[in-house]
Amino acid sequence: DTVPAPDMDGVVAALNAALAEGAPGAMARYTGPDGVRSRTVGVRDLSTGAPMDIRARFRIGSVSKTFSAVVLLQLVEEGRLRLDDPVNRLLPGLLPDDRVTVRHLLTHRSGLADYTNAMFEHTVPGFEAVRNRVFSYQELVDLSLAEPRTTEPGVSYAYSNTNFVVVGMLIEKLTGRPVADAYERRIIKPLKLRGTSYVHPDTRIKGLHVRGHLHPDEAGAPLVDSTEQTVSWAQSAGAVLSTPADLNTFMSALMRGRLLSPAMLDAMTTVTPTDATGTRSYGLGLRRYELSCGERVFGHTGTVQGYYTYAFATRDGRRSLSALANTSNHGAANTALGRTLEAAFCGTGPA
Ligand SMILES: CC1(C)S[C@@H]2[C@H](NC(=O)CCCC[C@H](NC(=O)C[NH3+])C(=O)[O-])C(=O)N2[C@H]1C(=O)[O-]
Repeated sequence: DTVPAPDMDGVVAALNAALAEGAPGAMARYTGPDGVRSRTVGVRDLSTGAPMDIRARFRIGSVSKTFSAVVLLQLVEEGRLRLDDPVNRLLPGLLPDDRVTVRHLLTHRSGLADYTNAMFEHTVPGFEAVRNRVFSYQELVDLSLAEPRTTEPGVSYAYSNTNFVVVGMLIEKLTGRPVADAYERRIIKPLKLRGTSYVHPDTRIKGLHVRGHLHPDEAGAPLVDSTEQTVSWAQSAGAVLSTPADLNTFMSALMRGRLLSPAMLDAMTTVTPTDATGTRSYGLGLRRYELSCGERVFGHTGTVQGYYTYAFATRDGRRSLSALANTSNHGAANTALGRTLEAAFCGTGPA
């Protein structure tokens, strides 16, 4: 069956709108039945003026949560744990509430507070205070538990990085290995994601990469180069490095059933609305966006200092789009970048 051709003029317009909102550069890669289309605008490095490059690696932020969810769901399929197991049965004594389950973590319904709200209340000082720090998972969980729960377990959706820090703890407890090994063995190698890696706590992005440029809170203040950081404040919730091509491969392979069984993929893509309009929903470590043309795309977004990312695919995996702007803490740039989804998946403009 035919699919609408991507409106690549619309994609470029969205990328340019992100630049107009202060991103030094932006790029998008569309993969569909009739091939790949890439567009880049602006620069990947503000200081050298090096142009944005579709091959370049960058920090994907919370798109990492979908990598972590895939690994944990594979462990569920292998019988190592069950979605409705209490977390405390697997990690005795970790949480103050035995009712919090693995499913609550993956659906952001655990009630565990997100420690990054306080950590990054003041954007640049908060970032500078942690950019070279190495946290243990336990330290991050302790930061969360120092704050009140946001909901009774299972009652409502409240996005929290803490959930996917605990997912990382579960992966390491069950496999006896660092999460890096699980990403490598279960996702990166099988899918040949040559531009994807998990290097925590190394602060460098090796090879051709995009530099991140963080907007300070003070209007008009110069951008802060935020490229080098440990991302130890996020780890399994946000520290993966990747490229547009690899993210399209990953999200398409996921939707095509190459990583999870059909039943588990159905569970992962079974969503509950997260906004009043019902166009934004969340499943198991996976967002679903319902676009104006009725197309429903699955994937994740990412916000890490200096980098906005969108990585989505259609449910059949036949079409995917990844988009990156190398700034953050500037919502208008993020909203502009997000318009690449409508152009790519609904557009009927010139292909
Ligand atoms: C839910 C989100 C948006 S936040 C969550 C995670 N990113 C973070 O938790 C980092 C938050 C601070 C980032 C920083 N902002 C500030 O410091 C503001 N004071 C900036 O913009 O660079 C990620 O990635 N997720 C996004 C997601 O899933 O889309």
